[in-house]
Amino acid sequence: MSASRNEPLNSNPLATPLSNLRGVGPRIAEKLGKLGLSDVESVLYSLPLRYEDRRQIRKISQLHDHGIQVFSGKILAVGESQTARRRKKLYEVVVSDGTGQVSLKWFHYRKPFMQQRFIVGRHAVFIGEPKRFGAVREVHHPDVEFLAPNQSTSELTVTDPLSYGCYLPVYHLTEGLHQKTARKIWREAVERYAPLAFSPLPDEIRQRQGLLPLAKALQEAHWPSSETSFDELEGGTDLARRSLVFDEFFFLELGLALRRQGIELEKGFAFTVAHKYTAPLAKMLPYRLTEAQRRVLNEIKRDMMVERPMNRLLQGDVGSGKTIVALMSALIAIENNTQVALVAPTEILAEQHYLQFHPWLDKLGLRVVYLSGSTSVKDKKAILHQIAVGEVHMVVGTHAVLQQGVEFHKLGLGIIDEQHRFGVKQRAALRKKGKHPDLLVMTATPIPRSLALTVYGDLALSIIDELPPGRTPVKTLCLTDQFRQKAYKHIQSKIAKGEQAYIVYPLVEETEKSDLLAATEGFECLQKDIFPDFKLGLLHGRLRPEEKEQLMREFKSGEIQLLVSTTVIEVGIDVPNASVMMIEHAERFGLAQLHQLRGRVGRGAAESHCLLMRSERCSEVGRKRLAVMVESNDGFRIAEADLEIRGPGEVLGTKQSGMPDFRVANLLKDGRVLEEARQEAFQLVEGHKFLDNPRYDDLRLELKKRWGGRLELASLG
Ligand SMILES: Nc1ncnc2c1ncn2[C@@H]1O[C@H](COP(=O)(O)OP(=O)(O)OP(=O)(O)O)[C@@H](O)[C@H]1O
Repeated sequence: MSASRNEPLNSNPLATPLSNLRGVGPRIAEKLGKLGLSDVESVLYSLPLRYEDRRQIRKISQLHDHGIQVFSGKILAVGESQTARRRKKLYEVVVSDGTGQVSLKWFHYRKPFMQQRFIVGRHAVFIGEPKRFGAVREVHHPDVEFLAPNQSTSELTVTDPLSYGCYLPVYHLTEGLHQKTARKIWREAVERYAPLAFSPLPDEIRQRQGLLPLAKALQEAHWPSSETSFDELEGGTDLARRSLVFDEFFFLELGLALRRQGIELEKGFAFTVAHKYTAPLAKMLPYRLTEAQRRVLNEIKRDMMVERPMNRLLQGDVGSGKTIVALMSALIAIENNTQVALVAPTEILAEQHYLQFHPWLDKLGLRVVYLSGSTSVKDKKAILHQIAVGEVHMVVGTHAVLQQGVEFHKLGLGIIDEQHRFGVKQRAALRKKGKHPDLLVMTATPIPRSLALTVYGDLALSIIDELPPGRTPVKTLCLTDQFRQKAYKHIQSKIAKGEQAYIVYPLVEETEKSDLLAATEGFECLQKDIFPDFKLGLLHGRLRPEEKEQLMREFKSGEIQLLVSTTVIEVGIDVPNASVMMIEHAERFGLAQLHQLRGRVGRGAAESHCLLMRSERCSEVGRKRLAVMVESNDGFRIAEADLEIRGPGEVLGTKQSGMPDFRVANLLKDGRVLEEARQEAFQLVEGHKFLDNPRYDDLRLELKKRWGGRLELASLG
């Protein structure tokens, strides 16, 4: 086994400063720092961007015109000359290996330096891209490795890992750091430190999956052995990389498996389903549940009926009707004399859920309260008391519900309307509010499977894959200013027909103030100059909760015809009569966010439009992203595109989700390895409760080191 077995288990021999590498002084260390590299371990895990195939040293007669090649030869002639047409100076060196001749040319050079290096009769290895010009083969600005004075090319059998005879890594650089220097640094890191790398991934799994030990994988990932095929290297599917990716995914999935096991082994509530409240609620609804809603509700019911606490993710595209499923689940918990908490990411959304549930629960004789950061101290005190003594059946609120001091009499079900804003910590906090309550997490934007398996990998999954009937897909147009007046006319005609509209402003700069300013100015101008005959409302994050509530009520009732808003309406607002949304500076939004926003329209029977206004100067990438929105209404397609364009950290908001970007793995490319690693990890945990066997001490320790804090792994101690 590796060298680290002799070290104390918690010491990491790779976490050593960059200055321990030969050739890395303060200047180079600073450059490496710019690449995000802070210690030797980070250097080792920063894999090459690509590889140059310099395995074969060719005869000059075998050279071709496609790509970088390596050849050797003896210098026959040297000297300055001029280019034929432009009469620019150049330095020329003619070499031969007995099978042919090549002319090497430099157009930027220092003559004394060239004279000193290139001496007739010397042997060297040359690396460059040969091109044929008539009968002559030329190579411009080749790399040159001189052989020892007494060594001739015929004796050339050795390889030089920094220049030829092997695959050569090409690293990501920064200004002032050259490829050659980079290779030297990485080579030193790989030679001295990679052998110390150790992963306690069980041998039987490594063998079953045909993986390399970590040390070997790191070595191979930087300097692949000559047998590896170039196609695999280019495609990133080679064994070394796969081994590293597997290792990375395995520990995450192991953590998720342990967390799931930890919850499954708890003794929760075994509810009975008596339909005491759910049946009357179903009668009150103006619609029948869709097939998908019923299926998902049954999955939830099954979970709730067993003693093992539910730990389920409810996923569904915008407007698919998750809320009613959540409320039905809540009623089951209430029927069983327990309380329910529903936590939403913003006040507006929490309020909306509260306002929606209130009349129904009232009719059922049940008490629901609203709790947020802006609940007054006096009200809060009374509410907290009522929750604690069990007078309240359901609490709807923001993260204020998770804070200390909120004590439940008997919490049976926690629901988090997550919308990508909460993370594992919040889920754990909600769970701690009761004695092993059931947990239902709702998320609106569909997430690609690979992300779901990581971020929500410990949850069982229910998907509402059907929209309520009668919806017409939203038509999306991307417009520049030149069509602005037309767009306004369209909105006017919609409102004149009795429908409603939104106009949304983005965060202009990273401050709420300017955000508000743009919306305020826009609002005044729209009311005065564009829509003087209609009633407009302005909604933004700085309004007091009562003001927001009032505004939303007026919009819902149709009194306000056009709602001008900052992005606070992004999540969950549900006004089916609204049929057009105009989004200013649409290029500044993320795709998932745009999809969420657009989901506010198209919720009723009227044909709906989403008008994405973009500036003329919008970048190419921006245009591409908006094109995805125009083409597709499918949340999954949009989520994939978002992941591709912005990367997982951004898509999820790394901070909130607790998920870092992976060091080597790529969620888009490595989905298969993820599934394999997940299967192995879950299987291992299934067979060994909490990995309690001392045989797995290393594994537990490593897991704690990598993921313990972020995954809230209580079972690791
Ligand atoms: N089965 C159904 N038939 C008809 N309308 C429905 C049905 N289920 C829900 N609705 C209505 O569809 C609209 C969207 O439902 P809901 O707000 O629950 O969606 P959601 O999945 O939470 O979406 P979002 O993520 O956008 O908030 C609401 O107006 C709701 O009343």
